[in-house]
Amino acid sequence: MSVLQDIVAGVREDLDARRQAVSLTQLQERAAQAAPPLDAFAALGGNDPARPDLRVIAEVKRRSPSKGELAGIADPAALAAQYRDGGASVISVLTEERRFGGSLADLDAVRAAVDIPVLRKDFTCDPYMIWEARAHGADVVLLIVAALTDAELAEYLALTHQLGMNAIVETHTAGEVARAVAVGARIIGINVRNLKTLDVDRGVFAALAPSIPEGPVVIAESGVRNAADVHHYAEHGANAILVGEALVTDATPLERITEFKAAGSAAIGAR
Ligand SMILES: O=C(O)c1ccccc1NCC(=O)[C@H](O)[C@H](O)COP(=O)(O)O
Repeated sequence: MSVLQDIVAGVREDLDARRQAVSLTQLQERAAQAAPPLDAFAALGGNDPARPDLRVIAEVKRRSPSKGELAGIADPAALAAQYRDGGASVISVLTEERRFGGSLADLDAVRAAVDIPVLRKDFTCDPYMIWEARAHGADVVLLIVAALTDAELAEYLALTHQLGMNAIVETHTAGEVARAVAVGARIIGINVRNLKTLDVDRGVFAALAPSIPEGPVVIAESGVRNAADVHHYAEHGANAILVGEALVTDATPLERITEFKAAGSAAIGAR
């Protein structure tokens, strides 16, 4: 069993428990009462054909299967506020509990703290999780192509759009990029971390990004350590980066985001 399959198996078990506590109908009622979703596609510069500057999706990430404990985040809301003040366009909240130590409580806290789009970052494997994201005020969900059939991907993306939300459709291979494009993804992530082996290969972004046609916002996910990595992703076509570890382990995440935005925007200007 790959790491990804193992994680998804745990997510399904936890999901069954939550479904016993809160029915889909109850979730749908809560989703109807939530504030309307914010437009993450626009926040990531999707409506500007020029896309001249690099956007940052800053992640609240407590633990990871590859690195173990990353940061004792006492106050996810305060961290998210720092991210926003540094110029992040979207806040990502990892809600998976077993391997990442996240929770829907973290999502609630961040949602209440910031007025920019919030991504519920999880291993979406059932429509229930998309309703759950909306009921908790998220604007964006993650759809990992490697974890879904084509039929599931199409169904989940359609539901996401029906709820007025956006999805980051995450890929790691040429075949997955082709599937993301074919399903009509408006935001495509290329994760340089192989979720089956946990290997990080930054070259994956440069290899795959050219195969994405004009239109979708293109995000480089994972492996950002410094401004040079950001420059590398941006010069090879990234409109945005998704950063977790480098921010949660930095004493001054606000300054780090400012630095990453400047490095990426300079690289875009020089393309
Ligand atoms: O981070 C992991 O170890 C991991 C393992 C298995 C599945 C997913 C994993 N991470 C999810 C992510 O994609 C990252 O949290 C995100 O891209 C940020 O990555 P980083 O900046 O390298 O922390």
